[in-house]
Amino acid sequence: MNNPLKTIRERKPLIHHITNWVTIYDSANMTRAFGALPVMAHAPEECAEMTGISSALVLNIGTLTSEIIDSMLLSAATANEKKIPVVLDAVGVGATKFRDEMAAKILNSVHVDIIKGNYSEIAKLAGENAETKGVEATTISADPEKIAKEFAKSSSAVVVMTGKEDIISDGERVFVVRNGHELMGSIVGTGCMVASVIGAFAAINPDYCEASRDALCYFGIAGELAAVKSSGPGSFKVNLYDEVFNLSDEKARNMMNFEEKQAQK
Ligand SMILES: Nc1ncnc2c1ncn2[C@@H]1O[C@H](COP(=O)(O)OP(=O)(O)OP(=O)(O)O)[C@@H](O)[C@H]1O
Ligand SMILES: Cc1ncsc1CCO
Repeated sequence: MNNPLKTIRERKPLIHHITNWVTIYDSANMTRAFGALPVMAHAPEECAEMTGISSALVLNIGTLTSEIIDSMLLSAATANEKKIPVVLDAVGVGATKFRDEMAAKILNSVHVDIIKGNYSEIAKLAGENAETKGVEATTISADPEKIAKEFAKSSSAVVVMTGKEDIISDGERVFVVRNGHELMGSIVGTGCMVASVIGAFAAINPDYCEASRDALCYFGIAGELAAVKSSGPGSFKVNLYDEVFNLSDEKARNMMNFEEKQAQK
């Protein structure tokens, strides 16, 4: 898709989030800064109805409870029925048994279009031996590109692994995105924001692999531009919103830094 940001700003897709209480505000504002519209609705009494009027569903298991899982399943079932893209942010998978089991329950009960997490979250979800330190990634021993590609194939989803380099695969294509700045790892919530941004790009581009790649590039570019103006995490966070708000497709096109890896059968 040629001008994804312009398209988001024109269409203003509604992005329904069922997410965590730590970064809920960041996810809402980052969605808005990109030009999409956020809504957070968790109650089982209304969540499916809200999904039904949305253009993407973002599920984030950061502060999980059993009731929230029920709502996620209800909403995702509606999204599947109406062909609305579902993004799962596997926050903290690899830290506790409950998270591992609940993430597996979601993946076994409904179709998730885009599975997103940091390296250790995705490695654990893909069946590798990996641990997550709370919500923070730890080093994994397996090859992340191989994990992303194989897990994408076995789950019929686009898999997104975030970190210094982001890896995106649909089981055939593998993209490595090198946009971004280390300050993005110094504030809580950039990972959750990425899930919202992916939701916004997937809402307007049915090629979810390309949409995820573009989301990671654009968000990373805003991070690079914000870092130049910042003296630490506080100013960086403020500048990040401003750079997203002031971003254009033209500016982003000149700064996109990604590689498509050769498909290996
Ligand atoms: N060292 C780095 N260099 C460049 N970009 C980075 C770096 N660390 C993180 N990022 C970017 O920050 C965003 C969030 O990725 P990260 O892997 O830190 O998420 P996370 O661990 O899920 O975050 P959180 O749990 O705090 O929300 C991604 O867009 C990623 O590309
Ligand atoms: C710190 C934290 N704990 C649960 S969710 C969350 C937000 C970042 O993923």
